[in-house]
Amino acid sequence: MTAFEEFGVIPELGKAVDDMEWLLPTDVQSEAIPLILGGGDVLLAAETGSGKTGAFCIPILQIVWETVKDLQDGKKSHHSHSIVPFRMSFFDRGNSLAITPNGLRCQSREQREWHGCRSTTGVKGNGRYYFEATVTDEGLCRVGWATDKANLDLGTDRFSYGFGGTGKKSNNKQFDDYGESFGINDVIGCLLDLGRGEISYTKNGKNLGVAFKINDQLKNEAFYPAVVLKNAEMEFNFGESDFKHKIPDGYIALFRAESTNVKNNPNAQLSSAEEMKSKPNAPKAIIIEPSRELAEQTFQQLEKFKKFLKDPTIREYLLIGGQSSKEQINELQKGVDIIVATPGRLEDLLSQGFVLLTHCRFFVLDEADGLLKQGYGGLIDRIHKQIPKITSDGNRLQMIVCSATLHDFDVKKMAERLMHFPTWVDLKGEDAVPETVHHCVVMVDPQKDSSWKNLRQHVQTDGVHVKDNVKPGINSAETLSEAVKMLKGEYCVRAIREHKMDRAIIFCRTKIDCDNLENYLRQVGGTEFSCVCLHGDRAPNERKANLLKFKEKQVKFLICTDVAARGLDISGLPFMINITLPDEKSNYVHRIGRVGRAERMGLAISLVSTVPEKVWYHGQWCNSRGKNCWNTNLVEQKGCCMWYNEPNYLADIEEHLGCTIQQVEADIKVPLNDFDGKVVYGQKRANTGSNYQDHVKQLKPIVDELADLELKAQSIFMRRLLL
Ligand SMILES: Nc1ncnc2c1ncn2[C@@H]1O[C@H](COP(=O)(O)OP(=O)(O)OP(=O)(O)O)[C@@H](O)[C@H]1O
Repeated sequence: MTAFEEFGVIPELGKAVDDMEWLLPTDVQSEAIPLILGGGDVLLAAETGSGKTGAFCIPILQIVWETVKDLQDGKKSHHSHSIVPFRMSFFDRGNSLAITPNGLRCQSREQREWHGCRSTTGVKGNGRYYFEATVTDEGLCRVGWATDKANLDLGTDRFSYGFGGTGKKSNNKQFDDYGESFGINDVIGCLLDLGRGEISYTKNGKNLGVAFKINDQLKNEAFYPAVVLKNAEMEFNFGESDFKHKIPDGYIALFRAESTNVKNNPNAQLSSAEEMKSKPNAPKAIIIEPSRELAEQTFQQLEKFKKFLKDPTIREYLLIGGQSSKEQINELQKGVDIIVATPGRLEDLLSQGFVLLTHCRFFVLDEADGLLKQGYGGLIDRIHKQIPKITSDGNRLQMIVCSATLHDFDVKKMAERLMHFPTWVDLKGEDAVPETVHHCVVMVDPQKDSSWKNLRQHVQTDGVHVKDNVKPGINSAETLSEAVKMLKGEYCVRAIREHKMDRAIIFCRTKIDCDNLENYLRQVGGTEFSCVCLHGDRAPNERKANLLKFKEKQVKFLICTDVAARGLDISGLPFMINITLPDEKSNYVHRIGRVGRAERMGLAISLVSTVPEKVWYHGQWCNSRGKNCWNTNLVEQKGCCMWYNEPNYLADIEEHLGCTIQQVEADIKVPLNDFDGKVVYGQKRANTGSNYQDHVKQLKPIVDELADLELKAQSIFMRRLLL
């Protein structure tokens, strides 16, 4: 048995994971996999590189595969209940009401709205019928009888009659005192006398008297057991098993009704086999990723995990922008089980009906805080609203939300709004940097370091100061700002040389900064500094090719904007450089988390200007959003520039992480002693696991005591046996 199988993972997936040399689940995986397999909503808040992708992909694949397999094998178990007499119907119910597979227990966790349900079959004629409903979880509930014309909110129109926990009976929205209130563990007997046209109730065996005279116009109608719940749960017994209380004289169990008097609920029969068989373009899981690269990466992981999932095979599909939607629509029509998508294209195809949500039972938001910050909150709400909360085979929608920086107000609000009693898998309780990442800052001070005054060549700057009179000798804020830009190019080269970096990811603030640095590194180092860019202005194919070149070590450096900050997994990457700190503090954690993944060590160096730096800031007011925009006025003057105060950003990041980030000198020598002296960046820590002997010493007295206690317990037990 593989280690993953011990957590409930099926052998087909366990073997695939084993083949990837994942011998043990990571901490987040061992917590999350059983939770997701068990049907829960989960918030995964573990640090970068801790294996969150596997933590949700593996259980989702498992459940989707099992669902598709059941359908293929003809195990339409849930479906068949829709034609089994006297079950609560999976189809004639409100969309937030869950029903157990045996069709005998209903639950709604919706706090604000009522959700109701009717049974698969009802009775007509002149007989007298009885069933019991027990409150199994406190909340608001009403139970009784309804015709098939009634709405599901029992007792609010003239076609249904209900008795509620607050001690009120209701028909046609008229609520009157009746009997007494009831709550958890109370058993309500529901009596229907069709001959006399009367409905009565019992509570724990006590008859509460006639509640309703059935309206004459409904005399020839069939009546169905019905319930409506608000954050409550009820269990039903139609007479298939023993009743808790004696059936009142003259009544029979509903289940024993003469077949000629039993009528199928027409609303429940909508559930034809056709409905169970999902349309080809109705996936069972939707995973949303904030960037194309990340969507592609998650998609590739799914492909690896599903390697041994045969008969049926799982059809995953990558739905991202920058590709022909016509082709995507054709592919979706061929059939899809899991969609990995970027938000824009997904919404496009959803709104045109090319992706159906009818059978979706997993809704995953990877890098959820990032999605919200990019303004996709509304879209997430809209999609969530369209997904049925219970699938047609009776399973509840599961929502999984993931990020290394989930401790964010908006995420918590969203979880409250959309998730169903979610469990936090949160090993640290706050946003944290993995121990495998060494991170430090280098202050770039153009007043102390005047080398910029005599540079023979330097990185092309972003042009915000073209209209300013900046040159050595003019001691203005603009000159210092320009100086910082030049110095940062030099410090970057120095960092590369000092640490003999042969692989690093370098983050710049803007696309133009990326392009300029790319040119400069080529100019300074030629093939020694081979590099490529990844940012939003590069064509999709170039982005893809560049990332591949970097992953396959054909080039040494990947220069990118924050599009690559989150999630990208480049195995064994030893170094990253921040040319400028990110505008968004949570992105610091994500950027530096590109190194120090999967237990390998990594070094992250951030260059921080001591003086204000004027930078581009193209907001919504900028027509071209930066393309060929040369408006160097400040935002306050309707321009596209701002003064960037990096020490403030640094302070924000430090406050967020609750630590002071180590500063190193301008020579960028990182004193290894401050860490543990044995680090080779890009490799696993050399000295892990070597101190087990100390552990043994520490644990010995406790283990001895335990052994002693065990012995005593066993002796007592043996003595008792002999007595
Ligand atoms: N159980 C495991 N054993 C060994 N390696 C693993 C295991 N789980 C994940 N990995 C590896 O760890 C790396 C990081 O995993 P993953 O990309 O899922 O991290 P993450 O938590 O999503 O990080 P981020 O927050 O940056 O997105 C990947 O290279 C993955 O292959």
